[in-house]
Amino acid sequence: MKDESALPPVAAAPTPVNPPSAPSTKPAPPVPTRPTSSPAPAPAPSTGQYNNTKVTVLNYPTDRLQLISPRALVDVVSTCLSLAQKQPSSNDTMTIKSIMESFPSKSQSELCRQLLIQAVKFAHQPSPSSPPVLPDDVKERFVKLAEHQMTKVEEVLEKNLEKSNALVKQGQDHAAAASSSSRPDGSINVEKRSTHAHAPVFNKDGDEDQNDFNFASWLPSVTLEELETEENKPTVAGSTKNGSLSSVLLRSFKGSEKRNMKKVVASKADKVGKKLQKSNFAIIDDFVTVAKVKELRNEIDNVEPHFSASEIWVGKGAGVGAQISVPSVRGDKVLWMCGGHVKNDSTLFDSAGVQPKGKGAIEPCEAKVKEKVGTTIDKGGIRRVSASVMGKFGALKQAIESLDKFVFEELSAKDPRLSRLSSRSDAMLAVYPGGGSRFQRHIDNTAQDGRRLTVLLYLNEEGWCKEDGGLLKVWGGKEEEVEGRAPVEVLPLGGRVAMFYSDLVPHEVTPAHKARYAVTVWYYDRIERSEAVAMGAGTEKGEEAGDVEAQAEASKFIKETLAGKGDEEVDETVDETELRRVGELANGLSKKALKIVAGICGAPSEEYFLEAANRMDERSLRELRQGLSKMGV
Ligand SMILES: O=C(O)CCC(=O)C(=O)O
Ligand SMILES: [Fe+2]
Repeated sequence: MKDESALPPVAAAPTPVNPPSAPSTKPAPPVPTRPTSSPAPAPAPSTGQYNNTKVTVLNYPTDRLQLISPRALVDVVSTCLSLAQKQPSSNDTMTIKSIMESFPSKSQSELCRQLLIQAVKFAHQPSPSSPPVLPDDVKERFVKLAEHQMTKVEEVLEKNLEKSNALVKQGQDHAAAASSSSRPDGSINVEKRSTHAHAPVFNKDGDEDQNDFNFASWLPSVTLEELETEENKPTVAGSTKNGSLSSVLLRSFKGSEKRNMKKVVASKADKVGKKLQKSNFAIIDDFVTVAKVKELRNEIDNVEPHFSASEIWVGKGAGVGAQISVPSVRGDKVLWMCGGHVKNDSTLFDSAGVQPKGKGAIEPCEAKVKEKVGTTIDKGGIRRVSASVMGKFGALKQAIESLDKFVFEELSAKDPRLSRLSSRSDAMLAVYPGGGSRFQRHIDNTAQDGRRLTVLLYLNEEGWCKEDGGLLKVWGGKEEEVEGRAPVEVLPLGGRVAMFYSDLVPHEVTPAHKARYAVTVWYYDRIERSEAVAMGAGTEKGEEAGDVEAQAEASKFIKETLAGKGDEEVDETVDETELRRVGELANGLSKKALKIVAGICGAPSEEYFLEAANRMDERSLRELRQGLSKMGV
C-alpha cells in the first residue's frame, strides 16, 4: 500500500490570486485525558449498548469514547495488546464486542475490530508449557500498523467534519432554493460511467475507499484445503453420476430419471444456498468437465486478439475521476459477450442499449469485434442466429445457459438474498496474461448498480497450483462475526465455479504468473437493477453525452501533457515550451474535463489545478508525471 506521500503532487502549491478552498491543516480532534491512577467511576450508560464493567477495560468513560480520537484508538489498541498477552477467553471476545458497540461509526469500529482480532490471534502461541507471549517483532508490526491506521482515522475524521459542515451548508442552501432531483451525493450514476457497469472505484493510489481499512496484505490467509476439515468449507461437488452439473442442467430426462435428477440438482442448489448464506461465497467444483473446459478455451483462444485492457474508476470519489486502465490495480484483459440470456426482462439492456431478444446466440458485444469475428446482426437490430454464429461460441452459450438455469431456477429459491434475481449482465471473458497481473482487493458492486451475485467459471488447464498465483482471495464470513475474517484462497481450477454476493464480498486476484482464464456473469436483483437503470435513463441525454466527451477530453489532455514518456525512474527533461503548453491546454479544458483531470491528479479543486497548471515548474511536472506513471497512466 502506498502512503499519501507517494501520490502525484500538485505542482508546487502556488498561491492563487483568489485562493480556492485548499485543505487547511485542522487542529487535531480533542484528545480525552486518560485517568492514570484510580479509574473514574463508570458513568451511567448513555446509549445502553455497552456493559459498564467491560468498557472500564479501556479506562474511558463511554461518553468520551463517542468523541473517539486517534489517541483514544491507540489506547484501545494498547488494551487489546495487553489482552493478547494471555490466552483469550470468551470473556475477552465479549469485551471486544462491547468495545466495538461503543464506537460511534462503523469504519472506526471496523478498524478496532480488526486490530483486536489480530491481537487475539497472535496470542495463540502453540506452546503448552509456557504462557503465550506476543513476539516482539509481531508487536512492533502491530503497533506500526495501528499507527498507520491512526493517521487514516484522523483523515477520515477530518473528512467527516468537512462533509458534515458541507451538509449543514447544503441544508441551508436547500431550504432557500427549490429542491433538486439530482442524487444526494452528487455522484455520477454508474450507468453513465461505462457501457458495462463493472468498474470498481479506487482512489488515486489504487487503494479501496479510504473508509475501508485495508488489512488485505496483513491478514493471514486460509486455503480451501485447510478449510476442508471444518464443517464450514464452502465447496460443493459439481459432478453427479449422470455427468457434470452443467450437462445435467441442460439435458432433458424422462420418467423416474427426471424425478431423480430434479432431486439431485435441487439438493446441490440447497447446499450452495446454505454455503452462500453462511460464508457469503460458495464454490462448485467440476461444474463443467475438463473436456468442456478445453472446448471453451478453444472458442476463447480464437477471439483473444480482440481482448482489451480492463478499466477501473480512478479519482477522488464516484463523481470526480475517470474510468481508465491501471494495470497495477487491475491487469486483466477482457472481452464482453452479448446474448444468450434465458430471461427476457424488461429492465435488461445489453451494452448497446438494446433489449436482448430471448434466447439468442452469444457473440462479442462490440460492433468492430463482431465484424472481425464474423458474427452478424441484421439491420433491424434483432439478432439472427445462424448456425455458423451458434457454432462459434456454442460451448460458451451452453455453459452460461446452465449457469443461468442453476441460478434462476434453483438457487434463487434457496437463498432470500437471491430471491429477486431476474436478469444478468453480459458475460465477461477475462484473461490475466501472467507476469504478475492481478486485480487488487475490491467489492464488485459498491454503487447499487443492481448486481447481487457474481458467478465465475474458471477455464484453466489442469494442474494449476499455488505457485502459479492468480488465486481468488475471498473475504467471506458474516459482518457481525468477530472471527472468520481471514481470507480464503481459491485456486482457479478449470471447471470450478466461484460465486459470491457482489455487493458484500471483498475479493482480489493475486498476481498471476501464468495466463489465467475465466468467464464471469453478474446476476441482478430486480428492484435494485430497475432503480439503477431508471436513474441512468432519467438523466438528460445531453448531459450524458457531455460526460463521455469530457472523459475523452481529459484523457487527451493527460496523454498530451502529463503522461510523460513512460519510465518513471529516468529524469525526463522538460523544456519551457512543454511547461507553457500544460497551462495553455488546461485553460482550454471544459469545466467537466477539468474536474476529471483535477480528480486524477489529486488537486483539491479545479481552480487549484488550473492555477497550478499555469505556474507549472519543471520539477512539479516531472513529479506529476512520475506519480501518474506509477498509477500506470
Ligand atoms: O477472476 C476472478 O477470480 C475474479 C475477478 C474479479 O474480481 C472481477 O472481475 O471483478
Ligand atoms: Fe471482482
